[in-house]
Amino acid sequence: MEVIFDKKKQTGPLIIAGPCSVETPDQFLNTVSQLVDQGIGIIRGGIWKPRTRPGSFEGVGSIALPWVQEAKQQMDFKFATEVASSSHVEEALKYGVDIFWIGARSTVNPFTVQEIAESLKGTDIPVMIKNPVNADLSLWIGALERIQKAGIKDIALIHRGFSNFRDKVHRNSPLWQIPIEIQTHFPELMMINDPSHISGKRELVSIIAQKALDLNFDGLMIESHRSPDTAWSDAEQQLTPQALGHLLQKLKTRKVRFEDNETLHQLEEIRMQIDQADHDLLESLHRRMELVEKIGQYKKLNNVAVLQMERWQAIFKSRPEWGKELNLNPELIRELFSLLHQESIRKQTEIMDKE
Ligand SMILES: O=C(O)C(=O)C[C@]1(C(=O)O)C=C[C@@H](O)C=C1
Repeated sequence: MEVIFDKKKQTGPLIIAGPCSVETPDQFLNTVSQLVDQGIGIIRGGIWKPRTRPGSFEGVGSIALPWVQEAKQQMDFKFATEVASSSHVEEALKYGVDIFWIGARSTVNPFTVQEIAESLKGTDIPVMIKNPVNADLSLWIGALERIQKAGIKDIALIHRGFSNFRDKVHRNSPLWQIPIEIQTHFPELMMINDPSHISGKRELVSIIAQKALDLNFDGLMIESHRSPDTAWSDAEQQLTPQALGHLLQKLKTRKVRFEDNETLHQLEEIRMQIDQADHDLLESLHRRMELVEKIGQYKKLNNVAVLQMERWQAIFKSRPEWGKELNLNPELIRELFSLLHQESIRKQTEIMDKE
């Protein structure tokens, strides 16, 4: 079987687009034909839709599989859908679905992922694994490992954002540091961004998509429907195929690295200066920790409590102000000093508790 998620062979971002849900034969056929005209080769479409609240549209189910099969006889595209159980896997395989994805509500549940993994054994179908709904890197890694253990090799990860309580901007908070971190563990896997689910509204899709490309993501999965406002699910975040085409044209792709020798040389110089600056920073930290230890000894000798609230409050107020004068983000300085203070307390408690 042709490998879909081959990072080494990829020249530009891999684009996957299609309706949130397959609704009717006509809606699917019409949307797909417009997308294929826009040059889209991989179509997404939900058939089974696990929804947060009951009563919302939960997908038309297996009756959509023959519609997809028929559309594939008329047009050249690969079809991807979400599977959430072994029966979904079996049925979708029977109808020649080309790519599966495991949704964010399944990735959180090792039982579900294991059930899907078992039913994938012996197949070589490409699988995409969405991040879990909650910001838990190990659950995402765990799901990936279960699918890998089932013998699946053609795998990509999808960043669709994380549930949140009060993020007013996004439907799902992007927390970009999480997809970046998982890539440090699995650099060979393609990372696909889903700006539709992160933004929740069509006006924001291009901004998130551009940010993903700026961060060197390998692909985008974007929801597109022939008439988004009448869509049976996710109406606010879908784009018409034309709007999608326009968005893709406007996106700027970035090069992975510098190519020009002169710039490369300058980059090397600056990176050496950064190495030196980091070294100085670590030496300052070392000096700070030695002083903290010294105070720890005095506290032990004089039987004084580790936490000194007044002093800590003064530090917590003054350091962001000092930072601001140096053009440093006060939020960064607050976080940094919070971490440093935790470490001081840990170290001094260790000194106190030592016999
Ligand atoms: O000033 C102290 O008493 C310290 O031990 C140093 C320090 C710090 O890290 O700066 C550590 C713990 C205290 O709560 C306050 C400040």
